[in-house]
Amino acid sequence: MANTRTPLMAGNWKMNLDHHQATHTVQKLAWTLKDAKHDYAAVEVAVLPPFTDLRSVQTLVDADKLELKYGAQDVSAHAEGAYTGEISATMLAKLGVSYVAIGHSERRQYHGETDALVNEKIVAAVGQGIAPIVCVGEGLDVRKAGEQIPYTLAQVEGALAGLPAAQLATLVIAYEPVWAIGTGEVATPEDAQEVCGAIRGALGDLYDADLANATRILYGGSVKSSNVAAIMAQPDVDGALVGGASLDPEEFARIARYQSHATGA
Ligand SMILES: O=C[C@H](O)COP(=O)(O)O
Repeated sequence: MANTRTPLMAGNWKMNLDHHQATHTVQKLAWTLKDAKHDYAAVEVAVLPPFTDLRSVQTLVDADKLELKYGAQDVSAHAEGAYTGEISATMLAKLGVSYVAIGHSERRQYHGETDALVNEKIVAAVGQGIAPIVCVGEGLDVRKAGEQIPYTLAQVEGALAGLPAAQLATLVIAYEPVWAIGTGEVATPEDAQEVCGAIRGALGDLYDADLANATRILYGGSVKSSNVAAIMAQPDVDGALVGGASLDPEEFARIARYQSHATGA
């Protein structure tokens, strides 16, 4: 089946850059991509700033009619009410967000997020028309035991449990081996392909070939402009979820422009 998936480069800023810095960073990113005549229809580019930056980013994107997308790093599973500190999918939708990262390993590790909670958050996001970027991936102990595929597929199955294909039309999955996040230890392109391919196979088993073929699977973990082209050359890798390197707008633009590195153009 032909691959019609549009690559997605998503920059997860994590808890970095206040709303003033966000404005500067988005402007610099947009100008750099404009100078390079970036074709957003060929490679989609998104930033995932902290919640407090979203209104500033929305204002800039709307005012300058930028093709850049933006999203959030988390969403509440609850619709509204007495949930101190939570941000609902409805609130995010009002800010025009296109994406939300769900179940990032830092949420799982520091905030006790489970596959069941990830599942509820996916339902909340898609209910408001926001595409979930569902994060999965194994830690170093699991990798050393060679259990990365069963471990990661169990996370995928847990996250999607009970969800019909009709709710998953915008699903994005990000495979992020925890041992490669922020460490400089990038997985080899073959490591990334092995697990991303297994995830696509599992989507085919859980649903059907159409959903598996349409779902974008990103790789995340120490992606930089120097390694992105080799990772993107893998058949089941459809983009990257970039942490640290996305804080530098010129470096993130180079990552988004990986095709020009690959061709030398
Ligand atoms: O969400 C992004 C990932 O955690 C990767 O972060 P990193 O590029 O800093 O390794």
